Amino acid sequence: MIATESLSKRFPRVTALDRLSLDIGPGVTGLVGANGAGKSTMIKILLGLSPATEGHAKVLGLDVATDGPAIRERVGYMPEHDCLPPDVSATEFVVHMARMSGLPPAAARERTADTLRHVGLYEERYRPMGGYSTGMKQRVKLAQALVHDPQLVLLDEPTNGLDPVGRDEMLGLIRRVWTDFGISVLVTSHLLGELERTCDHVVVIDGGRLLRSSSTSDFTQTMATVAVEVTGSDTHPDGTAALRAALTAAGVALHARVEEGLPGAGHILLLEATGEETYDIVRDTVADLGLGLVRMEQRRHHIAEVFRPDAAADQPLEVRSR
Ligand SMILES: Nc1ncnc2c1ncn2[C@@H]1O[C@H](COP(=O)(O)OP(=O)(O)OP(=O)(O)O)[C@@H](O)[C@H]1O
Repeated sequence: MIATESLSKRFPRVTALDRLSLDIGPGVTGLVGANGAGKSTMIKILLGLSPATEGHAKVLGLDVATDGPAIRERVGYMPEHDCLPPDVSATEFVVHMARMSGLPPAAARERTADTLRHVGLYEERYRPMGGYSTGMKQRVKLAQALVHDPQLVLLDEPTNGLDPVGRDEMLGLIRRVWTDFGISVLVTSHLLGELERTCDHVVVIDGGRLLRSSSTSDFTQTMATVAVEVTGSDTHPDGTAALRAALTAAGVALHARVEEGLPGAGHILLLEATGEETYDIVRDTVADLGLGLVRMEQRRHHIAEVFRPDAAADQPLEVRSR
């Protein structure tokens, strides 16, 4: 889908991308980096909107230096910043974008209705967008990226400004762009944790340089910390201690430290998941002991962990806690 070779972008005072070589296949790929890491610059180069200073890049086999218009016909783009005209409705806007992409009027209207339904905008789609919430605006931006049925969409920080519920909904929609429609996705974020659940592959950049590019399962296998909280039972009044003993016996790696649960409740155990089977072991062990499972959640990783993998290994408790 995307291949870059020694791709660089140098501004007079800043190197935004520094010899980045990547090979991104079909599916959902996350491009993760702190603010200023070079994510938006990369997207603009891939769309053929901004020339690279050095190196090469191909999108869908097309050269970004010479085939920009052909790339933009086949690729959808969701920009990071608010760019919606306030006085037109979502329907009018998305039809306009579909027409700009070359769809005839009837097809543009039909595709607009389908796409707005897909992103979860119903009656509101006839209202001026100036009155929309951030979540609704993000959905319109996603819809206009999809309306011409592209092979690939580039989504720049689609969860920006959303509350946790809105973020989860947006991530679900993004996942379905691939699973339901077969459209590949490159999505940027500054949070590795949120992309882990959505992406098949994650690319991490820092200061324009490639830090890591690997499948999400590789990330989670090496870096998944899971928090588990249980209630006690008559047989096991200290449920946390009973669970710790049983999980240790089952070979699960537990952190020595525990976190405090809610007032009056027990402690929260932290453990390292090596794969899906760890979750099954925890669930079965809790059931076997007759304890109540209050929570079992994967801890969000901050991008800093990837910047300092050695530190993360040495001090998992500090670096990995939320
Ligand atoms: N047109 C420009 N002129 C000069 N410097 C630029 C320009 N565009 C981007 N930069 C710089 O290049 C670096 C990378 O910027 P970029 O916008 O790609 O980062 P980002 O990872 O997308 O971060 P953010 O999410 O904050 O936009 C930053 O230091 C930025 O200041």
